[in-house]
Amino acid sequence: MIRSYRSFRANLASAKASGLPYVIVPITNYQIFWIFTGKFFLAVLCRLPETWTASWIDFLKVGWSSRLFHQPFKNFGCDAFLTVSPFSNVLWICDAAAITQITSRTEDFEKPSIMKKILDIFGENIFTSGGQDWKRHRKVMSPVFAERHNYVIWDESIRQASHLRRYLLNRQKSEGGIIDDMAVELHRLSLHVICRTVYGVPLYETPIALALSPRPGDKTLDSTCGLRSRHSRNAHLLGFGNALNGVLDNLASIAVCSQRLLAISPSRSHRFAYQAYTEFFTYISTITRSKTVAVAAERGPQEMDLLEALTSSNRNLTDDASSGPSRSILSDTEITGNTFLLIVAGHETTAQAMYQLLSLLAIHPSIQREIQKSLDKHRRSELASPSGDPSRISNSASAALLESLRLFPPVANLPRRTVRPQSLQLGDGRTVTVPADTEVNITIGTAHRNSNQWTRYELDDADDLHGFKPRRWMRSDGTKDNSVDGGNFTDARAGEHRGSGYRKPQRGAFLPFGEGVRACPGRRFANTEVMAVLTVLLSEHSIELAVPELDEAGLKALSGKERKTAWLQARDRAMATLNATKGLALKLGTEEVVPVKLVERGKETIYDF
Ligand code: HEM
Repeated sequence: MIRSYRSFRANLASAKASGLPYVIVPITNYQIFWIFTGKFFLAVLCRLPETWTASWIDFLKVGWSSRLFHQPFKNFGCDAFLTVSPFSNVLWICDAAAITQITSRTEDFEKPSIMKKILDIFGENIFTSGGQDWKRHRKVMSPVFAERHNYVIWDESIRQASHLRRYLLNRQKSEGGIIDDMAVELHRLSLHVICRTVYGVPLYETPIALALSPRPGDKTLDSTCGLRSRHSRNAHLLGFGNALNGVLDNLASIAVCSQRLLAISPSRSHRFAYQAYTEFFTYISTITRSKTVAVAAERGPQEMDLLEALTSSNRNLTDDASSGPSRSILSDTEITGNTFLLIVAGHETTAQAMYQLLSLLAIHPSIQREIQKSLDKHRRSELASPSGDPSRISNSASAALLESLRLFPPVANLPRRTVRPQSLQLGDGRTVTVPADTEVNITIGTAHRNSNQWTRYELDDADDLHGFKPRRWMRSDGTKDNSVDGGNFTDARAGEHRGSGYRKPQRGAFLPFGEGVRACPGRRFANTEVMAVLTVLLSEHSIELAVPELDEAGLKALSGKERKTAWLQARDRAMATLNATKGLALKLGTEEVVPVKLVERGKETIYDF
């Protein structure tokens, strides 16, 4: 108690000295204790009189920045503020100038250790390492994200999207026409694509078969996986897909509890987590070993999976830092760690981006039609074999994806932490000092809707930063704009937007893929997958918002005015659903999702009112 009080006094003193506005809260969201029990305590705190809690309770809620956007910052009169508690101070920031400093000063603003714990379970990797180690990982990983591997991603995405389309159309026929779990289906698709492209292992031929949340004790083997017999001599109780899903669903407990504890825990789900972890580890270590042989056979880059590309790059590059005989830069465990990281970093983010974009297109049929026309134009040429830059496929589709990522960034916050006090210059010219041991949270969604930084991109008086306006990324006459300032699209690693002529916000104002040297290297991967899925789903069909009143029977009974009202109400509901979405829960199917249906092109029932 006394220690907590002393620590609170010290945190408060450093907050006062920082020059930043601050608010006192009872706990920080980063406490392990809070991560596991926060829901319960929050419910208790919410019962306290509002006058006691109004100034701080929101900041304890997961994802507050994606709900309240810029409002709290406006209230503080500053695009950065601190929450002060006995445990630590947290900096919340959406100031573009300061964000750029934070993302470029990687040693001053480190990644927090909790992320390392969760994402290191199969070995250290590019995401969790820092300093010289990160440079080693980066050196080997960079070729994996090269353009030449686009074909594998494209082919698998087209294949999976074609399965998904067939499956959805069949389901619509038998289940009365509404798809109310598009997010779950896209998560499955994305997991299939990433598994096939990273490990060369097809999970299942169709998404129908994959149970995303296997029950503890589930002994069903993936009959179509084929991995067991080909790659592993060990007996497995779980198939590759179920082991992977078991790990993904139990990441937090695997990271936090020791494996011995999980193995003997009385909880069935803990024992299942242990089983999934050990089996998946055996699978990927075996595959990794087998790839060294495959690489020796010198497959062309267009057929290589990413693990083959990784082992090949690890063999061909040598460790400059080593004074002895040349040796591989990454150990087998690090290779395994990196492949698992690709799965974690790449599938949910991309699935969420797809779900949000498709939902927005259902809500905005005229924009969808524009995209369909532009996809039609390119279909025969670039679409057959992508040139490596999928954003060239369709300007309007790329602009829609950018706008969708602006409104709903799949990664809501970038977490960092300070070890020593750090000075930052805010956009308004003020210099502030972030105290030592501060948890830093870059609120991406807020930066994307911060009117201080985006006003010059508004298209007209009616436009606002909460609306879906892909055209804000193009010049108002619809042509490309190459005279824009250097924004983060020109990031040397992201590359694909260099010179492509989309409007570029100032640095730090648009960062769905992060910014600076630690920005996402999988951006091209995600773009390719999204474009492939759009191409397949929207080529012969349109995606429509499902409005029961406007189905075939309902249409006849309604007057024009009533139709319009029903559609506008459904559109508002759908937008509210998207705004309320809490990322990860989508995969579990526990969140409300936007209901849609696939309708043959030319037979759409929704009109633009
Ligand atoms: C729409 C999809 C995606 C989004 C929104 C996204 C977002 C991000 C963000 C914001 C970061 C930076 C995190 C930080 O600075 O703390 C990041 C890093 C990373 N992403 Fe992605 N990502 C996506 C897809 C992918 C894919 C498909 C892959 C791989 C196949 C991938 C691999 C990585 C890796 C390896 C890093 C770590 C880079 C480093 O620390 O040097 N991402 N991603």
